[in-house]
Amino acid sequence: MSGFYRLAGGRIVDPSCGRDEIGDLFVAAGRIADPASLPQESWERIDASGCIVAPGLIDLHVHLREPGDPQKETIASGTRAAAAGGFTAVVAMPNTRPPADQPNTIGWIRERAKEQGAVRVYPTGCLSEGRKGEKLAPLGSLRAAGVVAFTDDGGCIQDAGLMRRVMEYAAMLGLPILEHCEETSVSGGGTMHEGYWSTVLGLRGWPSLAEELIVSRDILLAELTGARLHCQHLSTAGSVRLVREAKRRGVAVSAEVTPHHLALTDGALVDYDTNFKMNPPLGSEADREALLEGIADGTIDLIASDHAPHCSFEKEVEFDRAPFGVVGLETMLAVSADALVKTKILDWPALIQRLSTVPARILGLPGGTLTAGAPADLVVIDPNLEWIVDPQAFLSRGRNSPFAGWELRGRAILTMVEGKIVWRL
Ligand SMILES: NC(=O)N[C@@H](CC(=O)O)C(=O)O
Repeated sequence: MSGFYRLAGGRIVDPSCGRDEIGDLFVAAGRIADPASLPQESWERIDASGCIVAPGLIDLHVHLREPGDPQKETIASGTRAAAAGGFTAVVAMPNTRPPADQPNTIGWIRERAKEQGAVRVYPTGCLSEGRKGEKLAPLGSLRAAGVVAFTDDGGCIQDAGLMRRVMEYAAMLGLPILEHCEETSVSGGGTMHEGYWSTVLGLRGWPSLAEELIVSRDILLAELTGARLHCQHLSTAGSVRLVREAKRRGVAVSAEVTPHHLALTDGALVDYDTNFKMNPPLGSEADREALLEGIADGTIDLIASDHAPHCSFEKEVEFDRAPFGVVGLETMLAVSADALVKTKILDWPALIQRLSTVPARILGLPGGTLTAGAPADLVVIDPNLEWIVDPQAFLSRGRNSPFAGWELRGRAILTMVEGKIVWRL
């Protein structure tokens, strides 16, 4: 019978209920099933021995580039890359052309995702009209059109008074704000982290202060307004400290970190390779250690890719002129395992929790669980599979990976969305 699967003999890891055992997982008619409900011969057997069977990964930070820039990525190519990376859902950033600041654009994205998406796509809506940071976007209509959060990602509202209003509305509408924390009068013109390496390389520095000023401002505003604040791609030790203190005080704040900020530092820019240029920039070793500590103690809730594809011709220019951004969907799982599991900072169940169960909870999305009756959004991971990153082999249109040539361990070998196989290695 088609659509009835028995994932046999894998290590079933379900952080939503603390399950971690070798066994068989059953999928019927798009849902995690109870095996007692059907006779044995009905199930198509998929061998999962030596593998981890987990809830599908959920990425809260992805640039799918549609509408507007299909030469960089499309909803079709980006979601196929996501499926290959083990993701069953992605949250799409609104810095498209036009920006996702009107309900009809959200409608277009949702329609397109339904037709062409390999995985679930959850759109976000802008905080400000055109992401210009001047006027409120129509937040109520955007919510009605189906956005899961508000963000001006790629940009940041500089005006604290406007940000206060935005937070008041977001709190009233019950949706979180995903904040790209950057004070542009401080970061202005910087292309890499301000420190030893920016001096050595002669590149204009981007001080940590640019991020930390907005993290602290927004924590105060969230406290004042009761809005739910999620700080995107934290990159500095100071930001980790600020979020840690705010959580201790009970402020409704959560945070993410990217795999590249966990694995790399500004020293990687020594060859002026623009595949290491992203926003926020790679920090110092002290920053990286603080981010690892932040993940370990739960200050940083989850890992998100900030998958930001650009065309090769755009990246193959002088460092100052290249756009910010790197791809990450197809390397996130293995790079995170390299930075966190190999180093024994997290074990596999804890890593899966930060890649699936926690992101689902933070945005209130379906998924992140393997309990019977839940939609069969799952991933089979071979934690021992060794592979070499070859950007030319990516399903993403973007080749701008800082991990080209890396020897990694661990890979999604099968991804299923609502019981349908969307990726098989
Ligand atoms: N994260 C990035 O380096 N780039 C993002 C937007 C941005 O945050 O600048 C992009 O859309 O390319």
